[in-house]
Amino acid sequence: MIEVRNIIKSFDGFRALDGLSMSVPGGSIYGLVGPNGAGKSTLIRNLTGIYRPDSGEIRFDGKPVFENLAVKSRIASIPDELYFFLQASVLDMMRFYRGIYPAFDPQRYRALKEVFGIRETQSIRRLSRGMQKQVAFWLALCCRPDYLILDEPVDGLDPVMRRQVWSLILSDAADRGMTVLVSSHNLRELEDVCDHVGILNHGKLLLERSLADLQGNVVKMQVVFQGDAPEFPPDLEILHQSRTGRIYTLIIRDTPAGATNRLAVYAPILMDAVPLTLEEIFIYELGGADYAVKDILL
Ligand SMILES: Nc1ncnc2c1ncn2[C@@H]1O[C@H](COP(=O)(O)OP(=O)(O)OP(=O)(O)O)[C@@H](O)[C@H]1O
Repeated sequence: MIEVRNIIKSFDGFRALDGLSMSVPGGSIYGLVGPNGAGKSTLIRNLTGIYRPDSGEIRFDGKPVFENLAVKSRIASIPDELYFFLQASVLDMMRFYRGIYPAFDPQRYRALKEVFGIRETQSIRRLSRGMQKQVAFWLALCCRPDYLILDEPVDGLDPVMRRQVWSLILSDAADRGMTVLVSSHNLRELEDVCDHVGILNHGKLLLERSLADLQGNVVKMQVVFQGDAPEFPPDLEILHQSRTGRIYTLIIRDTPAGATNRLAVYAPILMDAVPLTLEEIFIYELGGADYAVKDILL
């Protein structure tokens, strides 16, 4: 589990992280979403022990990460800007990683060579950006980390390689209980893979939820009543209501079964529960007119 309590990180008086708290459950795949400049990379640099927060605490399974080799050797990270030693080949970098990660798995290295199909004697800096990213995944996955921290990870990968990489990560997470924290601008990118989502803006976490919580508790109902919509009781939590012709679309905070039961008492002519996308849920959840949530997420 990663616990972040109230961290502040400033650059020349500007607070890139402004009292941020978050909690990443062990074994989860946690998506960190936010617009440009929200603080995602700064947070990740604090989480991987590159930066030390001005104040606040970061703990991995209860232990601080900064200057803590024992904790760091359980974390593999792929930053937004990749770093490889000058003129290093994949093989050179593999030897380096093998030296610093006690759980490094040479068999996996050989198995993944087939998956990525990159020559190991090739100088990494001569590879294309997408291929360099593939090398970063190849090496990170061989480290058998307990924590995998990824900053905009699939940027630059083609769609086939994206799927391939995600499938490797997800099977590692399922087999070994690896915890994954992944940042992205794009909620859609994360929707299929994450089980927890946090939304970051202006150096603060606006909200964090499990997907099960989110998707199980908000539903879109499309309903045709016999006449106009009835007056709904105040305890029926309608987050949004719209009408097209005779069809009412109601976004209700309830389970699909609960909302169906509540509306059934009005004997509608037609009623259907439609799943919401993650983006829709966030928009309705955070909804208020003041919040430029759409700008953050879309
Ligand atoms: N080393 C630094 N020195 C000064 N300011 C910095 C530094 N690193 C980050 N910042 C500032 O902190 C804020 C957050 O930057 P950060 O890179 O963490 O955002 P981000 O969410 O990762 O953005 P993006 O999605 O564009 O990569 C920005 O305003 C940025 O200018």
